[in-house]
Amino acid sequence: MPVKFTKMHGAGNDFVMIDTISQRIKLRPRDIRKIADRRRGIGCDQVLLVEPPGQANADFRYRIFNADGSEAGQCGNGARCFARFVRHRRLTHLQTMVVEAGNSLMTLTMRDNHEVEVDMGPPRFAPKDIPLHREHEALEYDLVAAGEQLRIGALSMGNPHAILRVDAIDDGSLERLGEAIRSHEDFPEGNNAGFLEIVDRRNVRLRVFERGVGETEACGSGACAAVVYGQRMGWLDDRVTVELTGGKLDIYWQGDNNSVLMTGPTAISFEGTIRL
Ligand SMILES: N[C@H](CCC[C@H](N)C(=O)O)C(=O)O
Repeated sequence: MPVKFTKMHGAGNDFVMIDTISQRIKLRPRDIRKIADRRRGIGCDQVLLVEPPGQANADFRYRIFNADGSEAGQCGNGARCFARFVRHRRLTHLQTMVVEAGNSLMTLTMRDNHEVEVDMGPPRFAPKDIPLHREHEALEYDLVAAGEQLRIGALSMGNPHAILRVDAIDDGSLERLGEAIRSHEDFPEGNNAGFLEIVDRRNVRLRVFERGVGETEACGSGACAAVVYGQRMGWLDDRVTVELTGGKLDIYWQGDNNSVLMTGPTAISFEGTIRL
C-alpha cells in the first residue's frame, strides 16, 4: 500500500507526517516502527497522523506515535509541524486552528518565518494525572534511580514528564540516569526524562531522554514541563528561552491554571511515498 508522507522537524525533533483524511489508511504499530526505522524505513522520532476532528469545536485530530510504535498524548514540536503541514497540504487556510491531541485541545497559531505558537493547555500536577504513584502532590519528589537518591519535578503536559536539575547538561547525568528515570516503576506509563540546567532566570539548557524514542534533539512538551517546574521552584521568570541540542524554544507561562505557550520553528525536509 503506497502512503504519501512529508518529512519535517521542529528544532531537530523529526517527524513523518501522514494525512489520513485524503488517504484512507489504518496504520498498525509495526507499520509505525517500519516508518520510523532509520535504516529500513524513512526514519523519525515520531509519526504524526492528521485525522478528521472528533469534536465539533476542533478543526483536526492529531495522533502521535513514538518510534517504538507506542501512542502518546502530546507532542509540542510535532504540533508546530502539524499546523504548517495541514496548510502546506492545502487541508486548511486557517492561520489559527484548534486541534485535538489525546484528551486535550490545543490552539495553533502561525507566526512569521514558519514559526508556530502552540497553546499547550495548562500543566497538570495531580499524581493521578501524571500518572505517578504518590499519595500527595508536591513541587518535588524523592526518587531512587540507578542507585542514586534524586529530587525530581513531575507533571503532565498531556504526556508524563520527570525533570532533574543538573549543574551542566553534559555532566553525564542523562547517559547515567536517562533510562532509569524514564522507565521508573513509580511512573506506570513511563515518562520523558528532562535534564535541566539553569543559566539564569530567563535562559535554560535542556536535554530530554524521551519515552518511546530515547534522546531527541528537542522535546517541546519537555521544554514546557521544565519551565513549569523551574518556575514553581522559584528559579525562573514567566518567559524563558529553552536551548536544546537542535534549537531554541520560547516558553511562556503565567502560573496556576494558565496555558503554557510555546513558540518555535518548523522545517519541511522532503516528501515521498512509502510502501507498507
Ligand atoms: N515521547 C513523547 C511524545 C513526543 C514528545 C516530544 N517529541 C515533544 O515535542 O513534545 C511521549 O511519549 O510522551
